[in-house]
Amino acid sequence: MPAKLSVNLNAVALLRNRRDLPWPSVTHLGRIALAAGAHGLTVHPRPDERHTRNSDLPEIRALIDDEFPQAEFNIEGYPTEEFLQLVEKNQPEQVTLVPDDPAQPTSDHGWDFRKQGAYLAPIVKRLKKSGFRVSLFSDPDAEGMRAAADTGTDRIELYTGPYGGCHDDSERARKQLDLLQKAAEAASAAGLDVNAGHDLTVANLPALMKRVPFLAEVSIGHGLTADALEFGMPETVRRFLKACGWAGARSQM
Ligand SMILES: CC(=O)[C@@H](O)[C@H](O)COP(=O)(O)O
Ligand SMILES: NCC(=O)COP(=O)(O)O
Repeated sequence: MPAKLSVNLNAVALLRNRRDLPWPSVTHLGRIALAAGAHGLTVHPRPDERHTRNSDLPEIRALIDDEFPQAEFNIEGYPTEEFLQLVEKNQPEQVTLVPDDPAQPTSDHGWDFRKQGAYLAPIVKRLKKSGFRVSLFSDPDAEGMRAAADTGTDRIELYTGPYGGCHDDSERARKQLDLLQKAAEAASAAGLDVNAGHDLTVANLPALMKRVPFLAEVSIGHGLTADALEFGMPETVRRFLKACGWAGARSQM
């Protein structure tokens, strides 16, 4: 089965936050994405709420529960106590822990599992006890995957930012794909399922899918929102599903 597509709504929220007005509606754009066949919605709330606001989360939870019960809600973020309580309040299907500092403009690296595994293990345990699938944001470092599995996580999410940054350089992109493939294979050998995300596009997804055909999920926001401005959200979701390998216009949930 091709990778499932989770649409990250942070960029829609960023646009909404330019004015003290409720549009574009984050929840409604999420509804359009799910109606077009996306498998889930992702948000990455940050402490300053510059992207999704904490108040968006119950609305997205209700949207999925009421209208798209087979879809998944993925909440990403740095595991402060405040974040963990936000997650527990909004009951996502998946939590992705990301080592981003509040001052960082965006996520730009994964966890160092050998150094931070002992810190992560009790957090992973707490989240799994509440019934959430846990995924840990990860650099494409094959050597670190055994230590990642030792945290008790279900999945890792491969950070694909450096791959996305090679859009104009196919030789560098090939080297990044080598790293991503090796890390994904090592994670899988360690018993982990593998997600991927950051700066994925219709153009760069097919080569990634070819190298890592067992990817479970991709979460995509920036490139997908840029395309939605050009093609509209439903057509954009269909284009990304096709790039993931889903035949025809719609995915099967
Ligand atoms: C973990 C990850 O790569 C995404 O959540 C990303 O951080 C979203 O980025 P923005 O919030 O900067 O759109
Ligand atoms: N987990 C990655 C994600 O949700 C989206 O990142 P981007 O496509 O906005 O770079």
